Amino acid sequence: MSLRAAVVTFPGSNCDRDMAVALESVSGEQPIRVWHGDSALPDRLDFIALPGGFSYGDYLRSGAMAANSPIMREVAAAAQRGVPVLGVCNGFQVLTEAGLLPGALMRNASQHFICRTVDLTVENTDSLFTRGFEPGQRLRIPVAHHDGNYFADEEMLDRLEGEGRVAFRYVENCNGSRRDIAGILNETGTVLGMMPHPERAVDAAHGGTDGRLLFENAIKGLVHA
Ligand SMILES: NC(=O)CC[C@H](N)C(=O)O
Repeated sequence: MSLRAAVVTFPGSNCDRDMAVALESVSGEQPIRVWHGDSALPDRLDFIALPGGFSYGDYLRSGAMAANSPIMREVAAAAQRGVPVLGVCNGFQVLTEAGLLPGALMRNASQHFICRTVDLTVENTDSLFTRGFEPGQRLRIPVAHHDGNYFADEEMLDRLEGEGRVAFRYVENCNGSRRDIAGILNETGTVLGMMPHPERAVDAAHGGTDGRLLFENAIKGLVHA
């Protein structure tokens, strides 16, 4: 069984190693590390991860500059072909800025950086990433961000909910996100953006392993002989 995964690193990413370790610990395979300036992705990829951090120092807007980096053209093309993409925290910000997911991540309503473990509910149980969960299942996963306040207009929010594309909600809204949204899917359910960090909850030593479930879900459907 093998999984060909890539972890994209931008200048200022700081969760790329954690993401690579999480993927390796669940799949048994070391992911390929890809740099923001690369103009091609490795071939035959099964999975692409955009990690958290402060790409390009969060200048302009979080994720805005990374969204225009050479590798993101390739990530967009791969997503279009159906390659699963997971964007966590800054990765979620990059996905919205790149137009691969709708809406935007604005400054937290409190204006403060938030770093703590939060409770989530699983809202979608049909996608590659979420199909192993029970509807409404509670997960405890850390957040660490200053721009996690999910915004989309009412029409888009209704559409996301109507199409079952809200993946996770906060039990207690920690950042002002519209409709308590913590993570959303694209139309085909193959691109997931989420503010909480599942890669920080894959080992009991982290204080919990709820993040591991997400990687196990996703990877179960992707490994091949
Ligand atoms: N942990 C992260 O990915 C931080 C994301 C982003 N730079 C923010 O603070 O909002």
